[in-house]
Amino acid sequence: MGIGNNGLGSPIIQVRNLSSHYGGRTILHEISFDIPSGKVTVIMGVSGCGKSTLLRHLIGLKPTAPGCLFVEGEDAGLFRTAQWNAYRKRLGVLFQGGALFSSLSVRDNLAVPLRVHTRLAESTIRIITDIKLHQVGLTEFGDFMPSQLSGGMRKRAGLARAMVMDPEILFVDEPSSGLDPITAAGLDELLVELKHAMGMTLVVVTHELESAFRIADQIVVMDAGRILAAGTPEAVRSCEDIRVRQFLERRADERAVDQGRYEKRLAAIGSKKRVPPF
Ligand SMILES: Nc1ncnc2c1ncn2[C@@H]1O[C@H](COP(=O)(O)OP(=O)(O)OP(=O)(O)O)[C@@H](O)[C@H]1O
Repeated sequence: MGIGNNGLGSPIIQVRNLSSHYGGRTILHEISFDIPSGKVTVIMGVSGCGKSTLLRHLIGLKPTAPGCLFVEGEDAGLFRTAQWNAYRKRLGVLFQGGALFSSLSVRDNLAVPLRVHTRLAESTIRIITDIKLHQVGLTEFGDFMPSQLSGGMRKRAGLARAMVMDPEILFVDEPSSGLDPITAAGLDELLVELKHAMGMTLVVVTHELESAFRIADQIVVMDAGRILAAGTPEAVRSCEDIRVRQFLERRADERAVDQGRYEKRLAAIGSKKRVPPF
């Protein structure tokens, strides 16, 4: 499958022949793809295929060899500390758990990056946090503690905090994890709205096929540390590579199983009655 520009516009990040190791074990095998500017790139693949490891390279948490990662054409493998710091200031990251500070109100959670990285007056911080809370639909919840929020609201609050410094590139790890399908779909919509409203580049790591096709401009399918396919959702959907087909269809099969039928089957297997088909 075509790797490179894919007609999605100019890349803000380019990954070239990136390999990654933990001890003697190779986790990523010479992977290459582009992250187009102002678009949503979704990185997907089964558990353990190396998505989080790739994310760690992209955000500079794991060192990258020269010639393997380029930010606007600059070789990140040659970045000095000051350049990494400058790059990280352009990023927002929403980790899987949302990672809100439980002892701080939602508003104070949002204020943390502003208090740490800027010298803004408290009155300005208040205005910025109010805008971000509004953007994620939590206007009324600034004074709540994280424990008083639902899972979906906590994700939204985490998202607001990840965006509070107006990042150019937002990395989101498993946005749907732990959410019911309706809440997950709402969060997907919010991500797409934010991309349009703020012109951000989004990189989303997910297992969720449905979510990936809902939000992606580009999908990168990984398997065992390699890229099986990278392209528009349409290109990935029509990809004939057998492993891509297996990945897409196995997930589709899982979704197609009706819960009631599944439970009846389980009961029948247990009672030795005739087992109904799915
Ligand atoms: N710190 C580490 N030390 C050693 N091995 C690691 C470490 N982190 C991850 N691995 C291994 O690297 C491989 C890829 O892990 P990674 O977390 O990148 O996969 P993933 O696709 O993000 O999985 P998941 O979807 O379950 O989060 C796995 O076999 C994992 O056991």
